[in-house]
Amino acid sequence: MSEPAILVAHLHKRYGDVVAVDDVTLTVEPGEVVAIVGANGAGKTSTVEMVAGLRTPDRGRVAVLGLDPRRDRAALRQVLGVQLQEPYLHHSLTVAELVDLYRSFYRAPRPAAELLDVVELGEQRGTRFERLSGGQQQRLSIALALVGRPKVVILDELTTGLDPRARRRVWAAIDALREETVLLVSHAMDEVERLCDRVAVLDHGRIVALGPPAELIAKAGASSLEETFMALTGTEPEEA
Ligand SMILES: Nc1ncnc2c1ncn2[C@@H]1O[C@H](COP(=O)(O)OP(=O)(O)OP(=O)(O)O)[C@@H](O)[C@H]1O
Repeated sequence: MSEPAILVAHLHKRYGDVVAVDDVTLTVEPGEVVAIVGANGAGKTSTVEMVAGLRTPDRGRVAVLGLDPRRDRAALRQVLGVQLQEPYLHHSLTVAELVDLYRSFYRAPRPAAELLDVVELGEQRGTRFERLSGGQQQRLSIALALVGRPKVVILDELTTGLDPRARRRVWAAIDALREETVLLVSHAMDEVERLCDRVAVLDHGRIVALGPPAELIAKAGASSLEETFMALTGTEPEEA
Protein backbone atom coordinates (compact mmCIF):
# COMPACT_ATOMS: atom_id res chain seq x y z
CA MET A 1 0.00 0.00 0.00
CA SER A 2 1.29 3.46 -0.86
CA GLU A 3 1.25 6.16 1.78
CA PRO A 4 -2.03 8.07 1.91
CA ALA A 5 -1.95 11.62 0.58
CA ILE A 6 -3.66 12.83 3.75
CA LEU A 7 -3.51 11.04 7.05
CA VAL A 8 -5.57 12.23 10.00
CA ALA A 9 -5.40 10.06 13.10
CA HIS A 10 -7.24 10.54 16.38
CA LEU A 11 -7.50 14.28 15.92
CA HIS A 12 -8.88 16.36 18.80
CA LYS A 13 -9.58 20.07 19.09
CA ARG A 14 -11.46 21.96 21.76
CA TYR A 15 -12.12 25.65 22.26
CA GLY A 16 -12.78 26.20 25.96
CA ASP A 17 -15.72 23.97 26.79
CA VAL A 18 -16.57 23.23 23.16
CA VAL A 19 -15.21 19.99 21.77
CA ALA A 20 -15.00 20.85 18.07
CA VAL A 21 -13.17 17.78 16.76
CA ASP A 22 -13.45 14.55 18.69
CA ASP A 23 -11.17 11.67 17.71
CA VAL A 24 -11.37 12.09 13.93
CA THR A 25 -9.49 9.50 11.89
CA LEU A 26 -9.50 9.72 8.10
CA THR A 27 -7.17 8.91 5.24
CA VAL A 28 -7.37 10.23 1.71
CA GLU A 29 -5.59 8.22 -0.97
CA PRO A 30 -3.63 9.88 -3.80
CA GLY A 31 -6.03 11.06 -6.49
CA GLU A 32 -9.13 10.69 -4.34
CA VAL A 33 -11.76 13.41 -3.92
CA VAL A 34 -13.19 13.25 -0.40
CA ALA A 35 -15.84 15.51 1.13
CA ILE A 36 -16.45 16.38 4.74
CA VAL A 37 -20.10 17.22 5.39
CA GLY A 38 -21.93 18.09 8.58
CA ALA A 39 -24.25 20.62 10.18
CA ASN A 40 -23.12 24.05 11.36
CA GLY A 41 -20.50 23.71 14.03
CA ALA A 42 -19.87 20.01 13.34
CA GLY A 43 -16.12 20.66 13.17
CA LYS A 44 -15.52 20.65 9.40
CA THR A 45 -13.50 23.85 9.14
CA SER A 46 -11.52 23.06 12.28
CA THR A 47 -10.60 19.69 10.78
CA VAL A 48 -9.49 20.94 7.36
CA GLU A 49 -7.66 23.90 8.90
CA MET A 50 -5.66 21.49 11.06
CA VAL A 51 -4.86 19.48 7.93
CA ALA A 52 -3.66 22.70 6.28
CA GLY A 53 -1.56 23.65 9.31
CA LEU A 54 -3.67 26.74 10.00
CA ARG A 55 -4.80 25.47 13.42
CA THR A 56 -2.95 23.40 15.97
CA PRO A 57 -4.53 20.14 17.13
CA ASP A 58 -4.74 19.41 20.86
CA ARG A 59 -4.04 15.75 20.15
CA GLY A 60 -3.65 13.42 17.22
CA ARG A 61 -1.61 13.28 14.07
CA VAL A 62 -1.83 14.91 10.66
CA ALA A 63 0.43 14.13 7.71
CA VAL A 64 0.07 15.51 4.19
CA LEU A 65 2.25 13.58 1.73
CA GLY A 66 4.25 12.52 4.77
CA LEU A 67 4.79 16.12 5.90
CA ASP A 68 3.79 17.57 9.25
CA PRO A 69 1.69 20.67 8.43
CA ARG A 70 3.22 22.72 11.23
CA ARG A 71 6.81 21.45 11.34
CA ASP A 72 7.30 21.21 7.57
CA ARG A 73 5.48 24.40 6.66
CA ALA A 74 7.79 25.53 3.84
CA ALA A 75 7.86 22.14 2.13
CA LEU A 76 4.12 21.77 2.51
CA ARG A 77 3.44 25.11 0.88
CA GLN A 78 4.95 23.81 -2.35
CA VAL A 79 2.61 20.80 -2.56
CA LEU A 80 -0.59 21.95 -0.86
CA GLY A 81 -3.20 24.36 -2.25
CA VAL A 82 -5.74 25.84 0.14
CA GLN A 83 -8.85 27.77 -0.82
CA LEU A 84 -8.63 30.65 1.61
CA GLN A 85 -11.74 32.39 2.75
CA GLU A 86 -12.35 35.93 1.55
CA PRO A 87 -11.12 37.83 4.67
CA TYR A 88 -7.59 36.52 4.10
CA LEU A 89 -7.25 38.21 0.69
CA HIS A 90 -6.08 41.74 -0.13
CA HIS A 91 -9.27 43.50 -1.18
CA SER A 92 -7.69 46.39 -3.06
CA LEU A 93 -5.65 44.23 -5.44
CA THR A 94 -6.97 43.32 -8.86
CA VAL A 95 -7.57 39.75 -10.00
CA ALA A 96 -4.36 39.81 -12.06
CA GLU A 97 -2.35 41.28 -9.20
CA LEU A 98 -3.58 38.64 -6.77
CA VAL A 99 -2.78 35.87 -9.22
CA ASP A 100 0.71 37.30 -9.81
CA LEU A 101 1.31 37.66 -6.08
CA TYR A 102 0.37 34.02 -5.48
CA ARG A 103 2.41 32.87 -8.48
CA SER A 104 5.47 34.50 -6.91
CA PHE A 105 5.24 32.05 -3.97
CA TYR A 106 5.92 29.00 -6.17
CA ARG A 107 8.80 27.58 -8.14
CA ALA A 108 6.73 26.41 -11.10
CA PRO A 109 3.37 28.19 -10.97
CA ARG A 110 0.58 27.66 -13.48
CA PRO A 111 0.39 30.40 -16.13
CA ALA A 112 -1.96 33.19 -15.06
CA ALA A 113 -4.03 32.96 -18.23
CA GLU A 114 -4.58 29.23 -17.76
CA LEU A 115 -5.75 29.74 -14.17
CA LEU A 116 -8.16 32.51 -15.06
CA ASP A 117 -9.46 30.41 -17.91
CA VAL A 118 -10.23 27.48 -15.60
CA VAL A 119 -12.45 29.67 -13.41
CA GLU A 120 -13.60 31.90 -16.29
CA LEU A 121 -12.34 35.15 -14.83
CA GLY A 122 -10.23 36.33 -17.77
CA GLU A 123 -12.52 39.31 -18.39
CA GLN A 124 -12.19 40.39 -14.76
CA ARG A 125 -8.37 40.52 -14.81
CA GLY A 126 -8.31 44.25 -14.06
CA THR A 127 -11.11 44.24 -11.48
CA ARG A 128 -10.27 44.81 -7.83
CA PHE A 129 -11.14 41.90 -5.55
CA GLU A 130 -13.64 44.03 -3.58
CA ARG A 131 -15.55 44.77 -6.80
CA LEU A 132 -16.05 41.12 -7.74
CA SER A 133 -19.38 39.42 -7.06
CA GLY A 134 -19.47 36.81 -4.31
CA GLY A 135 -19.35 34.03 -6.86
CA GLN A 136 -16.42 35.57 -8.69
CA GLN A 137 -14.54 35.98 -5.41
CA GLN A 138 -15.19 32.36 -4.61
CA ARG A 139 -13.93 31.24 -8.02
CA LEU A 140 -10.82 33.38 -7.65
CA SER A 141 -10.08 31.80 -4.28
CA ILE A 142 -10.29 28.38 -5.97
CA ALA A 143 -7.92 29.54 -8.74
CA LEU A 144 -5.47 30.80 -6.10
CA ALA A 145 -5.55 27.37 -4.45
CA LEU A 146 -4.42 25.85 -7.75
CA VAL A 147 -1.64 28.33 -8.58
CA GLY A 148 1.26 26.18 -7.42
CA ARG A 149 0.18 22.96 -9.19
CA PRO A 150 -0.54 21.43 -5.79
CA LYS A 151 -0.65 17.68 -5.32
CA VAL A 152 -3.17 18.10 -2.52
CA VAL A 153 -5.99 20.66 -2.59
CA ILE A 154 -8.16 21.73 0.34
CA LEU A 155 -11.37 23.53 -0.53
CA ASP A 156 -13.62 24.88 2.23
CA GLU A 157 -17.24 25.72 1.40
CA LEU A 158 -16.70 24.91 -2.24
CA THR A 159 -19.74 26.47 -3.88
CA THR A 160 -21.65 28.06 -1.02
CA GLY A 161 -23.47 31.10 -2.33
CA LEU A 162 -22.84 30.41 -6.01
CA ASP A 163 -25.61 30.44 -8.59
CA PRO A 164 -26.28 27.20 -10.50
CA ARG A 165 -24.19 28.19 -13.52
CA ALA A 166 -21.20 29.21 -11.38
CA ARG A 167 -21.50 25.95 -9.44
CA ARG A 168 -21.30 23.96 -12.66
CA ARG A 169 -18.19 25.90 -13.69
CA VAL A 170 -16.54 25.14 -10.36
CA TRP A 171 -17.49 21.48 -10.69
CA ALA A 172 -15.91 21.38 -14.13
CA ALA A 173 -12.74 22.91 -12.67
CA ILE A 174 -12.65 20.19 -9.99
CA ASP A 175 -13.32 17.50 -12.61
CA ALA A 176 -10.30 18.77 -14.51
CA LEU A 177 -8.09 17.91 -11.51
CA ARG A 178 -7.27 14.35 -12.49
CA GLU A 179 -4.14 13.62 -10.49
CA GLU A 180 -4.68 15.85 -7.51
CA THR A 181 -5.98 14.71 -4.15
CA VAL A 182 -8.87 16.86 -3.00
CA LEU A 183 -10.35 17.28 0.48
CA LEU A 184 -13.36 19.55 0.41
CA VAL A 185 -16.03 20.86 2.73
CA SER A 186 -19.48 21.17 1.26
CA HIS A 187 -23.06 21.71 2.32
CA ALA A 188 -24.51 20.66 -1.01
CA MET A 189 -25.29 16.97 -1.17
CA ASP A 190 -25.81 16.99 -4.95
CA GLU A 191 -22.32 18.38 -5.31
CA VAL A 192 -20.85 15.73 -3.03
CA GLU A 193 -22.60 12.93 -4.92
CA ARG A 194 -21.43 14.37 -8.21
CA LEU A 195 -17.78 15.07 -7.32
CA CYS A 196 -16.61 12.84 -4.52
CA ASP A 197 -15.28 9.30 -4.30
CA ARG A 198 -15.98 9.19 -0.57
CA VAL A 199 -17.73 11.32 2.00
CA ALA A 200 -17.17 11.69 5.75
CA VAL A 201 -20.22 12.78 7.75
CA LEU A 202 -19.25 14.75 10.85
CA ASP A 203 -21.66 15.20 13.73
CA HIS A 204 -20.62 17.07 16.88
CA GLY A 205 -16.97 16.59 16.02
CA ARG A 206 -17.16 12.85 15.36
CA ILE A 207 -17.24 10.92 12.09
CA VAL A 208 -20.58 9.08 12.05
CA ALA A 209 -20.28 7.66 8.52
CA LEU A 210 -17.51 7.35 5.98
CA GLY A 211 -17.62 5.79 2.52
CA PRO A 212 -18.64 6.23 -1.10
CA PRO A 213 -21.91 8.21 -1.37
CA ALA A 214 -23.77 5.27 -2.96
CA GLU A 215 -22.66 2.96 -0.18
CA LEU A 216 -23.80 5.32 2.59
CA ILE A 217 -27.15 5.82 0.86
CA ALA A 218 -27.66 2.05 0.55
CA LYS A 219 -26.63 1.43 4.16
CA ALA A 220 -29.10 4.04 5.41
CA GLY A 221 -31.86 2.59 3.21
CA ALA A 222 -32.28 6.11 1.82
CA SER A 223 -32.93 7.35 -1.69
CA SER A 224 -30.44 10.21 -1.73
CA LEU A 225 -27.42 11.53 0.10
CA GLU A 226 -29.56 14.33 1.45
CA GLU A 227 -31.92 11.83 3.07
CA THR A 228 -28.92 9.88 4.38
CA PHE A 229 -27.48 13.05 5.88
CA MET A 230 -30.76 13.82 7.65
CA ALA A 231 -31.00 10.28 9.01
CA LEU A 232 -27.44 10.40 10.32
CA THR A 233 -27.39 13.90 11.81
CA GLY A 234 -31.03 14.80 12.44
CA THR A 235 -30.57 18.06 10.49
CA GLU A 236 -31.28 19.26 6.99
CA PRO A 237 -28.26 19.98 4.78
CA GLU A 238 -29.61 23.52 4.28
CA GLU A 239 -29.18 24.15 8.00
CA ALA A 240 -25.63 23.01 7.56
N1 LIG B 1 -11.71 30.10 17.19
C1 LIG B 1 -12.72 29.54 17.85
N2 LIG B 1 -12.95 29.83 19.14
C2 LIG B 1 -13.98 29.25 19.82
N3 LIG B 1 -14.83 28.34 19.29
C3 LIG B 1 -14.64 28.02 17.99
C4 LIG B 1 -13.59 28.60 17.21
N4 LIG B 1 -13.66 28.08 15.97
C5 LIG B 1 -14.71 27.22 15.97
N5 LIG B 1 -15.29 27.19 17.18
C6 LIG B 1 -16.43 26.33 17.57
O1 LIG B 1 -16.07 24.98 17.30
C7 LIG B 1 -17.17 24.27 16.74
C8 LIG B 1 -16.77 23.75 15.37
O2 LIG B 1 -16.58 24.85 14.49
P1 LIG B 1 -16.17 24.66 12.96
O3 LIG B 1 -16.05 26.03 12.37
O4 LIG B 1 -15.03 23.75 12.86
O5 LIG B 1 -17.47 23.93 12.41
P2 LIG B 1 -18.02 23.80 10.92
O6 LIG B 1 -18.54 22.42 10.83
O7 LIG B 1 -16.99 24.21 9.95
O8 LIG B 1 -19.21 24.83 10.93
P3 LIG B 1 -19.87 25.75 9.76
O9 LIG B 1 -20.67 24.83 8.92
O10 LIG B 1 -20.73 26.68 10.54
O11 LIG B 1 -18.75 26.43 9.06
C9 LIG B 1 -18.34 25.23 16.75
O12 LIG B 1 -19.08 25.02 17.92
C10 LIG B 1 -17.67 26.60 16.76
O13 LIG B 1 -18.50 27.54 17.38
